[in-house]
Formats: sequence, C-alpha cells, structure tokens
Amino acid sequence: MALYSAAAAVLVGLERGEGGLKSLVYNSGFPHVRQLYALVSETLRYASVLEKLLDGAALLQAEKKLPPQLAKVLVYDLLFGKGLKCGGRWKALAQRHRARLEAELARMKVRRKVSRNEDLLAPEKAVSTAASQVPRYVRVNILKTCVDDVIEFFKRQGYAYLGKAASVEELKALSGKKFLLDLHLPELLVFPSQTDLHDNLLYTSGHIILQDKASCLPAFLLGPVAGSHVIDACAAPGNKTSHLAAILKNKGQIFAFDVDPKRVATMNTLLTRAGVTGCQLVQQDFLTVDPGDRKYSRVTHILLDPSCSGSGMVTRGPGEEAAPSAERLQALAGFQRRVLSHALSFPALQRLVYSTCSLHQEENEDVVQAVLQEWGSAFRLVTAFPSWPCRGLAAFSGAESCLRASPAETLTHGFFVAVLERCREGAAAPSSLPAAAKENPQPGEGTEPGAAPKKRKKKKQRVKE
Ligand SMILES: C[S@@+](CC[C@H](N)C(=O)[O-])C[C@H]1O[C@@H](n2cnc3c(N)ncnc32)[C@H](O)[C@@H]1O
Repeated sequence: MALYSAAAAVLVGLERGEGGLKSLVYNSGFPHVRQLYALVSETLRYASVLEKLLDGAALLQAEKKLPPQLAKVLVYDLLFGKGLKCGGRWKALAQRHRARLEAELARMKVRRKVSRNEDLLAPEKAVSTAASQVPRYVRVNILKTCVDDVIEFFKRQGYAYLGKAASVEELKALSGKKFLLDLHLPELLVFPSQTDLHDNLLYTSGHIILQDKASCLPAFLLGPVAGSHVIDACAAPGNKTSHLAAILKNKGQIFAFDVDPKRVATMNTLLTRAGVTGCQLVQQDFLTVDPGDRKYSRVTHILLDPSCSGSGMVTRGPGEEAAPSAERLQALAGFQRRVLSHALSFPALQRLVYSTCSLHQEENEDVVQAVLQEWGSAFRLVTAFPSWPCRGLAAFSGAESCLRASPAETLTHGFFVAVLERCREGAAAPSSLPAAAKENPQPGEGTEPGAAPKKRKKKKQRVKE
C-alpha cells in the first residue's frame, strides 16, 4: 500500500476509534512503520492548521473524490514535510493546487503575525468576549464611491443586505454573510464581527475604510461645512482625517499634524489611497504650532484625538497591555490638558471635538472640566448626539453632554467624545439640541472670538503612543 493511502487509513481508524496510533500503524500492513508513524503523528500535530488551509483553498470542494484524511496527509507533506516524493495521481492532484495552498498558508501567517510554520501551532490569542461582540464596521469613502454602489458590490459578492438597522440589538444579532446600514451614522455599513475585509478590493482601493463606529463619531460630530479650514491636531494614521476630508467633500483646507514621522508616512499612503486632496500633512509637535500664524487665521474647526492610554481598545489580547500606572495616567492627562488648551487658543476657532479611546475619567471628563475652567466662559460643552445612549460620567455638572461608547452598550470600542463650542456672548451652556440632524450646528455668523485663557504654566512635555 502507498504511504499516503496508508497514513489516511490510520487517520480514518483513529477517527472511528478503532485503536490507538501505534497499534493502527503496526497493524496497517505498511512495510515502513517508522516512516508511517512519523507522517501520521506530524499530520495530527498540524491538524487544525491543515483543516483551515483546506477550507481556505476550498480543496475538498474542488476535488470531490479526494477523501479529507488523504487531503490532510498530502497537504502536510507538501507544505510542512519533506515534499511529495511518491503518491502517483494524488501527487499530481496536490501539485495542481500547490500555488493556492501556498498563498493560503502565507495569508494565514500574515493574519497570525508569524513567520515560521511552527509558530502556527501555538494557540491563537484569545479574543475577549467584548471584542468578539463588536461588529466589523465599514465606512463608505464618499470621496471615491457612494453607499448604494458599495451595497450593490457586496450583494454581488454573495452578502445579503438587510437594510437600515433599527436597534443595537439588530447589529448584535448579525451573523453569516449579512450586513446592515448603521442606525446612527449614514455612511457606515455593519458586518458580523468575524468578517475579514482586509483583502477586499474595495478596501485595498480606498473605497471603504475599516473604522470602528466610535472612531467615526469625532469627525461626524465636528461636522465642518464644505470649504471650512480644519485642523486635525494629532492625526496619524489618518482615519479621522480622511473622514473629515469626506465631510468637506475635499473642499476647504485640512491641516493635519502628527509628531511621529513613521506614522506620518503611513498616513500619507492612506490619505492618497483614500483620494484625499486639500490636506497639508505636517510632521510637527502640535504644541509648537503657532495659533497666531496667518496660515491658521481661518481655522474654525479642530479635531483633537491625542495620544491616550488606549484602555478602550478591546481587540488587544489579554494581558498584552497592563492597566496604565497612576504616573502614566497623570502624564497623559497633563499632555491632554495642554494640547486641548492649546487648540482652544486658535483665534477663529468655533467648534472643537476632543476624543480618546480611553476609559479613564482622568483622560476624559477631568481633562475637559479642567480646560473649560481654565478658559472661563469662552467655551461651552455642546450636548453631543442627544440620542446616543451612553453619556459622560457625572464628574462635573454638565458632563452628561459628553458621550461615551463601550462594547456592552454601543457595540463599539470604548471611546469618549466631547464637543466644545465658542460661546456667543450671553449664551447659556450647555446647549441641548433636539435631534441628531441638529447635532452639527455650524457656528453662526458674527460669533465673538473668545477671551484669552487665564495664565497657565507652559511646560513642554510630549507623550507618544
Ligand atoms: C490616538 S492617535 C490619533 C489617531 C488618529 N486621529 C486617527 O484617527 O487615525 C494619537 C496620535 O497623536 C500623535 N501625537 C502625540 N503627541 C503629539 C503632539 N505633541 N503633536 C502632534 N501629534 C502628537 C501620535 O503620534 C499619534 O499618532
């Protein structure tokens, strides 16, 4: 009997409980028992990897007469063993699928972030329950396409479109190849959490952006009208910048700053792919940008999404990043207060969105409270997205104007957003806006520029992610 058929027969025997590995090998009648034993035990060691490879390359669907146990043995020897040395027609069959199987193996290694075959045997990092509940959000990049065309594209790819979601529960119940339009954001599609679109043509061509729903809130709530001058103060890798460009319809001017040269380079690539124009990308510490520079005299909107502890990001493996120490939180909060206060000092500024992917009050409500106090009555908090279910912690009176997001309540990563507006003289704060449609009011004509902030100590400190 040929080696591969003998090995497949042992695997069948094991599955049927006909005996242990050794006894099945010795009773197989195959003359070279050591060789057979080694091949079967290695195939078993790689069993779960082989199953995924067979699935990914759809080998069993393409070769209906190939028994699955024989397929495993062949693919093991082809990709992980000594190479196919015998096997007759089965060898020829496996060779025909070699390129597809190798591509699938390469993809698996990229996904698992490993370079050696052996490393694929380590158990996959557990993903927290919270993370597995967060759907795959897809922002349609309206600089390149429109929602209807993207929906049609996915329908042609075999996905079923279920229309606009009416509740968060509907998003939670999504499964299989189905998708919905989000209930809150107009250009956001929602797929089941396990959907991987990184290889999808629409993603690689910049027609869609894979961006968590909570991360879409800052640009949406800043809502500058086309033609506005906008600063994205801590911009890389640029998901929110490209969202801003889409809201501006590429009309107006975005000044995007980031201190980290590598992240700026990545951002450059992503913005080009997304078709963003009218954006000046500057590698500079935002704290050193001069608000009095004439270049920024028409900046009415600022998006500030500074470095933070990242404690709201739920996809991280358990224990990958320990909770930030009190010192680190203090350093981050100090930087966040300085950078927020600096942003408010741009003379024509009307509206600012401050956001973090942190769960810590120190980086969120406390920062907003401290800076609002510093600026006296010049700025006020605006109730961001009144219908959003999850509000700011009651750290100070009016903190419920801020919004929070979390896997459990909003099916997103943990996030915090505060919307600040320059006060018109005599305006009451905070404002309460009736509907989502009115949540992005544009600053009125003749709004007074605010007063300068109270004197504060200027201590330069940069906090990198
Ligand atoms: C949370 S990330 C921004 C993510 C980005 N808004 C997006 O949506 O893709 C924070 C960024 O702030 C940058 N950063 C940190 N300190 C900075 C500073 N002083 N000036 C400008 N950028 C800074 C970091 O390099 C990092 O890229």
